[in-house]
Amino acid sequence: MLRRAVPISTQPVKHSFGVLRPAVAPSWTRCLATVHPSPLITEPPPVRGSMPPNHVARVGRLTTFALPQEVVGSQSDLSLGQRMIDTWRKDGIFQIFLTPAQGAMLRRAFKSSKGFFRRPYEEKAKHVDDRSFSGYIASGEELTDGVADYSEIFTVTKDLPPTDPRVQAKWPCHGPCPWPDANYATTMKDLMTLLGESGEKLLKLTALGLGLGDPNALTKLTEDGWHHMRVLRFPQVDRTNGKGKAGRGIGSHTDYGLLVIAGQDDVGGLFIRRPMDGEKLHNWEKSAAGFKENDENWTYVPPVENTLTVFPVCSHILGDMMQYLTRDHLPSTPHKVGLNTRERYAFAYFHEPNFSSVVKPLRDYGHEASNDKPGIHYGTHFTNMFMRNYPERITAKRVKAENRMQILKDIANEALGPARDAAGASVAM
Ligand SMILES: O=C(O)CCC(=O)C(=O)O
Ligand SMILES: [Fe+2]
Repeated sequence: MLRRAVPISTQPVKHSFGVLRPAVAPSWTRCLATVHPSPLITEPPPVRGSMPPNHVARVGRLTTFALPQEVVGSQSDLSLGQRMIDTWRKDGIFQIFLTPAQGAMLRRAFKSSKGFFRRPYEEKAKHVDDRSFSGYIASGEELTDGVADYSEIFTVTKDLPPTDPRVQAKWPCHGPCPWPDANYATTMKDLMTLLGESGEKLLKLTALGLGLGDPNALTKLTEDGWHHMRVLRFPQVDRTNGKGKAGRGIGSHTDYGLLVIAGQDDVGGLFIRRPMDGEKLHNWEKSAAGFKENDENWTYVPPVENTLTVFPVCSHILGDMMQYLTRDHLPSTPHKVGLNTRERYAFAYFHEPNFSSVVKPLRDYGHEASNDKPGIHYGTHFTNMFMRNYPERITAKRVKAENRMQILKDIANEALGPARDAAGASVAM
């Protein structure tokens, strides 16, 4: 089987500082080279960095795909889509090679990110907005499962001027992005555009791989999508401010939308949980935050270098809406971040449905949506998650002070139509 060509190694190991367990089993390396030559699956590049200390996990060796220039619905698109689905169902994650343009862009973005995070706290802290959740999040400000994360973040959501009708109508989460400077803004927006192109291709391949026939069956959801990105920095494990839990960068969680495209530097810190029997999380109904954070069934995602362009490749995981849409066929991937012996920089780009869209489960993965579930108003799910993660942020306080959740309820009710009282539309407050 093709998808067994690049397995995740199965042996849990306890790591000590700076030691990386060899992740490649020689037997399947041979198998990859001799049995499955394919222009779309390439031998993975060498791993870099080392696993964060005091974490127990398998070391992943991820399947690596190269995306075509364009997805047109050809036989090779179909077979790539099927292999992607197989890999997600087995591993919960895969990698794609960056295009040279993405590689160059990512390198510029890492430089900008470092430049911003190295500024004094007082200066960074000015870049917040009380209408959108865009902007600076200090280390220790974000909560996952009620515990402070050590991640330091600049969040980018849709950058909307005050004149936008949704901002005027006080839709929660809608407002400008408080950029630190024009150069940073251009760099991050350009990066999002490039990652978004991959997101659209991946959704088209996913639609084909699910057997939907029409490559555009899923991209209909992402017209004017609520794509957003987190620019992340993690402190060195012994240089934290003491607000969180030792060694924990971000607690275990799932992300909210369709796809997560993540890029990391050469330090290492990301862990994912492979789909496992009996672990069907429904984060839109009951929080998946903190799920099995401390057990041993995690897979470390080592940074790898793109052998063609000498840049890191991006890893891809699934969000809550993809799980809901596919009736658990493609479960949202739980993941967490550990702190390492060096500070770490990363990007997490979220390819999302339109804020106002109602996501409905696919009927047997066929075109038509089923009527047995009311659907989820994506903007409600997103807002609920951000209200939970940043209860003390000025944005959350303004949402409460101006009762913007009622505005959201009205928007969701209109989008959901007759099914509006169903649980999927509920606004948690
Ligand atoms: O740091 C990473 O690699 C992933 C971060 C993450 O999970 C997130 O921002 O939601
Ligand atoms: Fe995440």
